Order: sequence, then C-alpha cells, then structure tokens
Amino acid sequence: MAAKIFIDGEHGTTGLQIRTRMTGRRDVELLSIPEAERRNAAMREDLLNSADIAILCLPDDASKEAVSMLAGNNNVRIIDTSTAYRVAPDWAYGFAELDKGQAEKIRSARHVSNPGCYPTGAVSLLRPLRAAGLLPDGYPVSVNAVSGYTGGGKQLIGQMEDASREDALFANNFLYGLTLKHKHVPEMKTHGLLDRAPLFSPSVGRFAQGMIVQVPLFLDDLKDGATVEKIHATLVDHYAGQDIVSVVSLEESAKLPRVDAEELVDTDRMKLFVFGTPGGAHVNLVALLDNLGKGASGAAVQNMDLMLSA
Ligand SMILES: NC(=O)C1=CN([C@@H]2O[C@H](COP(=O)(O)OP(=O)(O)OC[C@H]3O[C@@H](n4cnc5c(N)ncnc54)[C@H](OP(=O)(O)O)[C@@H]3O)[C@@H](O)[C@H]2O)C=CC1
Ligand SMILES: CC(=O)N[C@@H](CCC(=O)OP(=O)(O)O)C(=O)O
Repeated sequence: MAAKIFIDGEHGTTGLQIRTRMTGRRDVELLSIPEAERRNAAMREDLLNSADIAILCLPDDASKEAVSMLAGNNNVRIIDTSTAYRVAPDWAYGFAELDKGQAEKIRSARHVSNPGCYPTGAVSLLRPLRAAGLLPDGYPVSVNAVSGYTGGGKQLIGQMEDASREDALFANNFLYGLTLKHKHVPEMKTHGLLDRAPLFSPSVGRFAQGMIVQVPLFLDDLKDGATVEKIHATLVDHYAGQDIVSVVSLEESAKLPRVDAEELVDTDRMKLFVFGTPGGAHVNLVALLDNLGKGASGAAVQNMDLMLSA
C-alpha cells in the first residue's frame, strides 16, 4: 500500500520542490491541501494526523505548531525542514552521511530534522576532521558562504525578482547575518563536533539556486601531520561508498580555475573540494550543493525514502 505523505507548506519554495520530486511515484500517496487553505489550521491538523509521514516545510513557529497538532498520535512520523529541532537530542539529524550508522538512525526514527543548507556544507567538511582528531580543540573555525536567493524562501524571491516592490533588492551580491548570530551557528557547532562556535558569514547572489560553503584552515594550527593530502584522504575515507556526497580528487581540484555556485543546480548531490598547494600553509575546504537539493528538498526526500525502507 502506498505511504500517505502530507507536506505542510507544500505551496512554499521547499515544499513545492519536494512535491515535484515525488511526481510519478507509485509508492507514495500525496495528501494535499488547496493553496487557498494553506493556513487553515483545522484542515492542516486533519491532514497531518492522516499521514504516515508529515513533511513540515514551514517557518519555525508554524513547525512547532504542527508538531503540537500531532502530540499523542504515535502513528505519524515527521520530517521537519525548519531550524526548530536541528539540535534537539530526541530528533534524528537528517544528514545520512554524517557517520556510519546515521542512515540507520534516520530509517528507524519517528522525528527527523532536515539539516539547514549552510550546515549541510559546513558539517560535511568539519565533522570528519574533528572525528579524525585533525582539527584540534579551540581552533577558531570560520565558515563563509554564498547562496542562491531561493534560500530566503518566498519573501526573498519576491524581493529579488519583483523590482516594483517597495522592499525590492537590487544588489547582485550582498552579505547579511552581519551580527554573526545566524540561526545556523548552533547546528554547525553541534553536528560539526566543534567546541567553539564557528564565525559564520553568509551572503546571497543574484542567482536562484546553488551554494558554495567555504572553511579556510591554517595547517600550522592543526594537529601535527595535517597536510593537504591527509585532510583530503580523511574526507575520502569518510565518504567512501556514498553516491550523493563525493570528494573531488586533488588532481582535478588542482586544475580548476574556478568553482561555479550553480554547477549542481537541480541535482541532489554535493561535491567536496580540498584546495591548497602541497607543502603550502593553508587549505580551503569547499562544499558545493544546490540549497534546494541536498540543502533542503533533496535531503528531505532522501530521508523520507530511508524512513519508508524501515
Ligand atoms: N529555501 C531553502 O533553501 C531552505 C529552506 N529551509 C527551511 O524550510 C522551511 C520552509 O522554507 P521555504 O520553503 O524557503 O519558505 P517559503 O516562505 O517559500 O514557504 C513557506 C510556506 O509555509 C507557509 N506558511 C507560513 N506560515 C504558515 C502557517 N502558520 N501555517 C501554514 N502554512 C504556513 C507559507 O505560506 P504563505 O505563502 O501564506 O506565507 C509558505 O507556503 C523553513 O523553515 C526554511 O528555513 C531549509 C533549507 C533550505
Ligand atoms: C539565503 C537565505 O536567506 N538563507 C536562509 C537560510 C535558508 C535555510 O537553510 O533555511 P533553514 O534556516 O531552515 O535551514 C537564511 O539565511 O536564513
């Protein structure tokens, strides 16, 4: 029998892309709410409680409200794409490649928090180095990133695409999060296994989808023996056998003149690069993904598929 899936927020940016990814599938039956009723609490509550898996594609407050609408219903499993539960200990973190065993945790979980787009990149680069002991306690980690503007949902899409709006944005590339208190910092710290909060500086470019996340490191301040080659080998080892996350070879990276933020648009994959010169003083770790692919909707469908395979 087909599993019943309700996407709460199905008419938003992340929800729509999840719906598109399910087109033509016979193993899932989509329960749908008409767009005009998307904020009708009674209808949502009814649909939420009728699902086998509810995928929440809502702002944090609305996600918490949806979870409370499901309190006491042990039949419904939840995937939440908001920031609300990403560091909650009783929710499985929905990055299947996090560690050996994480896919299994997601498979059997009732509550799965889908990672943020920026943390997907940052955690994928940092966690293997922390786990291998290459990145020492106290290291001051910086994370710099650029996102396509769909990362800001309907609000930012409107501001970037509709010049007639009073709050229209005309910049081609802007920094934001200038207080350095972005909501993704706790998630990067927790799942990156960091003992200090990273300094996170995000930006947006005038392109719809795509993302580059950079973590620059000084080799002299890492553990002895941390070379470009060793860091690369650690990532290769961590992601061995994975098909969604791949580590680009040092030879290929060395030949690249540039990295295009849009290269993986409309895919659910993520590529990791280690840039630097053998014998040099620095490395720049780079994750390339689609903010709406592995950064949101693609990861949600990956998690749903794991849960359905339980
Ligand atoms: N866009 C991205 O790249 C990523 C987004 N996310 C997360 O996914 C979630 C959804 O984001 P996104 O799709 O970008 O946002 P959008 O603003 O594009 O979509 C959100 C949808 O939720 C609806 N909604 C808002 N409040 C309520 C409510 N109280 N009850 C019912 N429906 C409501 C909105 O309706 P209305 O049109 O009326 O406002 C809209 O349809 C967020 O938590 C976001 O942080 C995570 C990773 C990446
Ligand atoms: C460009 C842009 O505005 N991006 C969003 C993050 C998008 C995202 O990942 O949403 P979550 O917070 O649910 O993870 C922001 O910085 O708030």
